[in-house]
Amino acid sequence: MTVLSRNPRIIVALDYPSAAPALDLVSGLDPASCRLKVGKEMFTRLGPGFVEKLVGKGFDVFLDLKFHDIPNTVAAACAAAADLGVWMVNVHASGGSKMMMAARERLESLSHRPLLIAVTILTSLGEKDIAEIGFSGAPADNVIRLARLTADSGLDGIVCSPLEAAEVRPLVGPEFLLVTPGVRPASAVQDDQKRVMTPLNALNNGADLLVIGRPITAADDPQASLDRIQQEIAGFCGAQS
Ligand SMILES: O=c1ccn([C@@H]2O[C@H](COP(=O)(O)O)[C@@H](O)[C@H]2O)c(=O)[nH]1
Repeated sequence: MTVLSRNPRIIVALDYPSAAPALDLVSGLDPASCRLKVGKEMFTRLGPGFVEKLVGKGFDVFLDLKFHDIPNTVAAACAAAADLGVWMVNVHASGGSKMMMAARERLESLSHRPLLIAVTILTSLGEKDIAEIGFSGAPADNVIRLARLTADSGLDGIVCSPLEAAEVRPLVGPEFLLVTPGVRPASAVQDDQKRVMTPLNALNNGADLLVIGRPITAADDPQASLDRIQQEIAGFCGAQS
């Protein structure tokens, strides 16, 4: 585990329409026990200052803006993200190897280099959805293809469903990060996610990091919901450390 210590395993997706409920949840969290993700909703509403505030509180922040553009534009956007002090940034693997390599090379030239990962196939998409946009085969086949492209481009890992983790792992080695949204406790609703697993099954299947949003943020008691998930995976994390 040279890229990072895989603990804490949970990345809380802060998908809120305003800062107040997010900061309320964050005020009860310990940077040693979970990481945070800021995505398109909060970044668009609140901007870089919100990200810097979370970084300033000592959290590892995954800036999930999924850049997908020409290589020069994506490389510059990744450098701008690095300037915010974030721990991890991402791009879409379907932007191609030239785009991914440009982003990696640009980050490598900086003194603070966040981890760089690529989204393979969104966890909200099933086989029919990907056929509609011209991808043939099962989601897993496409995840594997894009995981190989991402690894060959020198990135640190991918975003995929935990369902694909076991198949991808032997192809990319132990250091390559498998970051998995599409995580649902057994009692939770699936929402718009199609390729899901429970937190413990996700880790057992080879996921490194679990991105979890609504099962925590939409709960009546978000902190209690996070605590329950931490308890569910505690045995696995203890066995790994
Ligand atoms: O394939 C992907 C890539 C990113 N996401 C993001 O993860 C969270 C998941 O939130 P839930 O509420 O747990 O469904 C969300 O911010 C997505 O933008 C993803 O779900 N799938």
